[in-house]
Amino acid sequence: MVRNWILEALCAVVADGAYSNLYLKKHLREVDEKDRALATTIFYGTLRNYTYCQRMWSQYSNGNKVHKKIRVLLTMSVYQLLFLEKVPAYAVISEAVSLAKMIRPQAAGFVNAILRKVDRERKIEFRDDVDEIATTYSIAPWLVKMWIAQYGADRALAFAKASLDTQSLSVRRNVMKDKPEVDRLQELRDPIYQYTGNTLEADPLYREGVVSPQDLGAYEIVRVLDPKPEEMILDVCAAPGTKTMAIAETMRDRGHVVALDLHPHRVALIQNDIRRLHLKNVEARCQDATDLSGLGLYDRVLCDVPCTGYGTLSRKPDIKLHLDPATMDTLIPVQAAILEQAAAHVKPGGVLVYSTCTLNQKENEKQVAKFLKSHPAFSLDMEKTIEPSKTTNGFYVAKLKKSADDVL
Ligand SMILES: C[S@@+](CC[C@H](N)C(=O)[O-])C[C@H]1O[C@@H](n2cnc3c(N)ncnc32)[C@H](O)[C@@H]1O
Repeated sequence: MVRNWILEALCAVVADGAYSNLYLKKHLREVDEKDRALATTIFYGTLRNYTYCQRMWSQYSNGNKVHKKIRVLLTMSVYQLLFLEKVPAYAVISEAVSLAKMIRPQAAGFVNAILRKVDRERKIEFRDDVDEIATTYSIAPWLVKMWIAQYGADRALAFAKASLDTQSLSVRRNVMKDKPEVDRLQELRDPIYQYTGNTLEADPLYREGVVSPQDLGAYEIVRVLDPKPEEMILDVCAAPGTKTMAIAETMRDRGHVVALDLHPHRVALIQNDIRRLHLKNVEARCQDATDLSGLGLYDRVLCDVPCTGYGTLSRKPDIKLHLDPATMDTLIPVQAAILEQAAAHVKPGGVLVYSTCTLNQKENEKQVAKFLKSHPAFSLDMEKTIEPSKTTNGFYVAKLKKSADDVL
């Protein structure tokens, strides 16, 4: 029964902290092929709208203590009642009651009554504007307030809305391949385009290294870095390697790219892609970027630091479930230490690019401004926020240039 599978999948993410994308990658094959699209829609839709759906039913629970699996069941059932037009309400409620009977028979009547009430009323009384945005888009109120303070009310609302988008998948055409089957793709001037196939990983074009998944905004960061063939490039936080591979292809497998990451299992992901793409100019190594002593000097250094990921909420909706300001407090000093170390390996006249996939000026503009204040050899060439939308995650990128006459 597909809804039982969805319930187990949601419990794994909500209660056990599994990553939504990794869970689906591993377990979606357990679902009948004909039900996979529906299972994915309910799984991601519930995660993206979790707070909203939970608030919708819990306002009628009269303070009753509700078993944790029944809570998830109610939340996913409310998602279906409110967002899935093709599934009739009676079917959603009767499936939920059947599941409740299996999990906790004494809760079946409660589940039935609550879902009927939600289906009739379909409304929430909001306390104020922040509560309305936070609840409607399932974002923590502190993050909504922070976005309003940093970016203004209109952009904060746009960021929150974008967190509910279902994003299309884009791919990067390998500019080095000139096989007949890619002639059509080469007619497209831009190497990045929307993927229209079913499963990218099963696509021969992917397996043969002709195309690779790449977010539009992530590719924009590679354009800002602007690597040239024959150059020496350092990518200090590189895994899984999507930008590294775009850099190496742009360089037409010439020059040299050193790709580092802290975690061995993530370095293995970079190595897998080096093999799939048959690249010779990339070397992947496990190294902590807060200590880069012993490395030489590079023409361009990319610092794509670990961050809070607030620009990726629609693709990784589980981040919404665990939003905690303490996360940024831990990450900000690590980002500063990585930037400091990376800067020491930029040649005089070279380029340093700092990027994140988050929407938080403390990790972005302020981090770069603080760095520039204490590093007079660097100047800001450009910085921009790439706003999240149906076609891209949100990113921040800053390009810094090192003075050519910096004393070594
Ligand atoms: C934003 S992700 C990088 C994404 C990658 N550049 C890409 O485009 O595919 C940040 C990466 O930093 C790595 N990381 C975290 N702390 C690190 C450290 N101290 N040194 C090096 N890498 C680190 C994480 O393992 C993660 O893979």
